[in-house]
Amino acid sequence: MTPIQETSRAEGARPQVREATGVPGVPQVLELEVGPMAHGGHCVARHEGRVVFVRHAIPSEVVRAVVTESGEGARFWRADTIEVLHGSEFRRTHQWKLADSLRAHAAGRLPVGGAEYGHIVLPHQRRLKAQVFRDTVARIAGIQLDVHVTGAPGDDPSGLHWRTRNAFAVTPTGRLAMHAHRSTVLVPVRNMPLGVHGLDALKLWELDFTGISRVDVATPASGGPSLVLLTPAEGVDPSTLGGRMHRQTSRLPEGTSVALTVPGQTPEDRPEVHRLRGRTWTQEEVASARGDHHAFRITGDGFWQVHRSAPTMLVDAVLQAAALQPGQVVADLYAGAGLFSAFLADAVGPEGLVLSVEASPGASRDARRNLHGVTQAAVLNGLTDRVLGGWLAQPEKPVADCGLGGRTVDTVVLDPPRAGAGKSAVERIHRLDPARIVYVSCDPASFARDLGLLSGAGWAAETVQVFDLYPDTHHMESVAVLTRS
Ligand SMILES: C[S@@+](CC[C@H](N)C(=O)[O-])C[C@H]1O[C@@H](n2cnc3c(N)ncnc32)[C@H](O)[C@@H]1O
Repeated sequence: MTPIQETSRAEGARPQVREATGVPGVPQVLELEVGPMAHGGHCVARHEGRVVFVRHAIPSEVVRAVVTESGEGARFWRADTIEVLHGSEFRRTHQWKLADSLRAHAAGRLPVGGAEYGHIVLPHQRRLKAQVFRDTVARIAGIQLDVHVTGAPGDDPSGLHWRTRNAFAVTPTGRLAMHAHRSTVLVPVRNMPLGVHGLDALKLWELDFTGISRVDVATPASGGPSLVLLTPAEGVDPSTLGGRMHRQTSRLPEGTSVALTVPGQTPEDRPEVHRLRGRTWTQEEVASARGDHHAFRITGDGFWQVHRSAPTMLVDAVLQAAALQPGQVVADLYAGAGLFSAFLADAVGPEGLVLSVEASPGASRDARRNLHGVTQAAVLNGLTDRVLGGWLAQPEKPVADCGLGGRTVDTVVLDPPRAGAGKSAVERIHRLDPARIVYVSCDPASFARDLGLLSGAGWAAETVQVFDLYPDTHHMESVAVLTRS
């Protein structure tokens, strides 16, 4: 085992880290010269030839970092910065005490995850995200892209108060908590500074959630009633929770909805959402730069873009990227509750067709409601890959029967989850032979992999925009237009 220095601070503080050395209770501290930021929210450093992924640092800094994951044979170690010996000019005091690695470790606990860029001034967060995006695409796809990162208009320079969707864990004594990064350690919370102000107004930290394992909160950007969704802890009969949770949540501001997720009869059944007060869904309002406006219903914890400005920014970027003409056919893959589909339908008009493909039955139900009366939009519930396979095998099958109705697809819009679309779906999109692909991504690595596959099939990125829709975190969103090279 490599010799590692210990600081007196680490000795005294006894952080709750995983054992780095095999010596129980002895955290180990490295002095590291910090290299570039990598995808995933950590910088790359080296200790005696071994790669160490250091969180809460900034490239060019010299820090002391406590090892949080290691092993003699491990390819790399992970570490948290606990002291800055030579600080970057772009460092600031972390805006959220519980997520601040320096203060957390000094107090003998782990920082909560989810704000790992909070110690970096916002303009530099964006420069680092642009560098990570460029490096990731070059490394995985072998493609050089020149990108810069744009923030959302009106964002607070602190990077706080943007999340309309927040999830919390619950301590065994019923207090709201969050997990430390890559850890089962729960940190009780009394605020969530990344959340929109409406979240604070709920004062959820004052309630007793005994018997609940997870609390999901949707706080609509347009200011409508919030929905608090409670998931019972394992082994707790949901029917024993209703009365107590109803009483507890009576302290919430008037109009707040509360619902309980109830597991289905068999493990294959999807959980049901049971109303305790108010309704089981929230409503979001979105207006595009073109002047179109739509309202969306999202049931339970159904997917909705997290940043309060993300729906509008992404709709505008997708509409611009798709450059649709009236009468055209567009496939909106991974369509969720129909956010893009509604605006794409406006763009193609009544003679056009929007095929809104989504795997989650609940999201597809919402999409059907949200697109009700839009005759040029069809909601197809199913896995993208399978739906594409069906279109390719039987292009004449009626749209009402999940087919293409004999039409050809002019544009594919896809917005997959973090894992990306993958080889099979990408190959099928290529075989569908659209004139243009608009790829919306929340993960540079899976985007780079899919871009590499498409590039091998003759596609090239015409434009790529990167948006900072997750300030104070390492996440980013991109919208790329691909055409045949
Ligand atoms: C990033 S969200 C995008 C949703 C929508 N575009 C929006 O902006 O609101 C990804 C969506 O893909 C859905 N999904 C995940 N895997 C899928 C698959 N294999 N086929 C179709 N949809 C899938 C998820 O349920 C989720 O609604």
